[in-house]
Amino acid sequence: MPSLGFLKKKRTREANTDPSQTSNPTSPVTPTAKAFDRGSLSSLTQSQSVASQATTQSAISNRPETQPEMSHTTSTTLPQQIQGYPIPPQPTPSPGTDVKNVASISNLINPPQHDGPAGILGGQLAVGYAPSPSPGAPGGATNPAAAGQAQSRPLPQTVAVLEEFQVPQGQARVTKGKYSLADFEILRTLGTGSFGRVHLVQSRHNQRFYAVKVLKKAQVVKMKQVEHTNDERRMLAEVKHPFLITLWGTFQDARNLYMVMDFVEGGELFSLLRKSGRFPNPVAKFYAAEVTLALEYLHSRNIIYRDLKPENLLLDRHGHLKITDFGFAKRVPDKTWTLCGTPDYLAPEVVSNKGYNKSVDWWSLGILIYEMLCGYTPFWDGGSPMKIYENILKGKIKYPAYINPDAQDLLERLITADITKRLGNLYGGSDDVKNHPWFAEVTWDRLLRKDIDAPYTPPVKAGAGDASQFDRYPEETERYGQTGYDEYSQLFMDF
Ligand SMILES: Nc1ncnc2c1ncn2[C@@H]1O[C@H](COP(=O)(O)OP(=O)(O)OP(=O)(O)O)[C@@H](O)[C@H]1O
Repeated sequence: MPSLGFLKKKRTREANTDPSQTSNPTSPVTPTAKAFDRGSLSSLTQSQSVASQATTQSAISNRPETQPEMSHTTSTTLPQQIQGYPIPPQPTPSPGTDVKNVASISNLINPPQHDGPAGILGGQLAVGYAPSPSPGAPGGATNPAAAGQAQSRPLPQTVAVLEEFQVPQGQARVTKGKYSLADFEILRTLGTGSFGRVHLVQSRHNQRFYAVKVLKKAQVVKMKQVEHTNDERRMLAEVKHPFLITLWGTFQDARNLYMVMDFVEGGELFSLLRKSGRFPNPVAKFYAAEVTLALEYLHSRNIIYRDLKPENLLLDRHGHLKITDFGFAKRVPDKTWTLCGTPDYLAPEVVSNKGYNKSVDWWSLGILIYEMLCGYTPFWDGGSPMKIYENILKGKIKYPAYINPDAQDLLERLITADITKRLGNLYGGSDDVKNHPWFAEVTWDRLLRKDIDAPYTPPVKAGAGDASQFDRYPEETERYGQTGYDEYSQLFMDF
């Protein structure tokens, strides 16, 4: 059992443009890596992320279907839905823990059926889903064959019901030029990252609350993350899904890039997990199932996420997940070689600098499920990131006796080095994961509709800019909105 040190600290990630330096467990620490506070090799106690190169995709823009004013938070205040749920023994007592707030999930996994045999989604299910081709795939955006793997296997039902969440491929929301700094009052910091921070903001027009990620251009350039940052904007503008963060707009000034997103009020799953120690089997299953749907959606659009971890999973006011931080998301129809992610979560083919595909996300899902069930990641042992890499390559995992047998079976199939055997990467694709016995009780279409109550409802005042679930950070001292010469103006044309 890892020491408490593991449990407390957030993992950040790291970028390094030279894959050979970061992929080799015995690589020396580079000055670049040290300077990069997504987690320098020297300062991390547990893990960091690594990133190397990214290919640039051409920008794709279109009108958004909905304006933020129309679709953002409502003022409805939800009743707290906290009924107490037995939490397994914690690795260590955690003062101030609110584990009792983890709600009953008696009907969570197997909710009562209150509609007809076809279910609430019968109509949409019949519609079917024709995967759109990737604009980046050979054959171009109008060639269905370009969708690759997705064509060759049965279409997942939950993708079929996603029609209303689809941003047509080859089209993305217009994010540029819709807003400026003057549209928002900047409030407290919600989180900090490698190049800047995320602020709670309030729209001066509709008084609603949003989150704005502010990235310092100089820092992005210094850390050679220009393409990843442009990819982040592009990928976020292209996706629309219940469990993915919504990007409403982007803008920039001479110093900074700004990304306007929904404010996800419930805080990070990371915080809840650390307070809880570990999650009961059904609670882990609930969050894992929502992540599975999000990955299925991303992969159906040939997007690899590449940075799955509890720190990047936010809870909305109802307790449903929103995946945030698309800093490493990328359209990859086939293989890529970019070394990026967070060490604990890296698949062995990434660590060993081999080409890899979407299946790295299924590996990471396995790590996430393990961490939720155990409270620590399987390859962490208190050592350096290099030690983690060694452990990943060795591939030995200890499964505590309390792990549910079905869960262990799923983990063994996800956290498997041989990608020809890794669940999610086989002929059945994401359906193989969803059809695994551990998920047997999950009604996927209802889950997608958020028609299943979450196990934990964050204690927030909805729609009121309540940031009580987020840690406090020292505030930015530099003034935003500076004008003048912008030496990086050519690098971020899409913002
Ligand atoms: N839409 C949002 N609503 C509420 N909080 C958010 C939102 N987006 C991000 N945050 C908070 O800000 C933190 C940092 O955001 P994010 O991970 O996107 O930044 P980053 O610079 O990419 O970070 P890192 O370098 O650690 O990956 C998140 O962990 C979360 O706590």
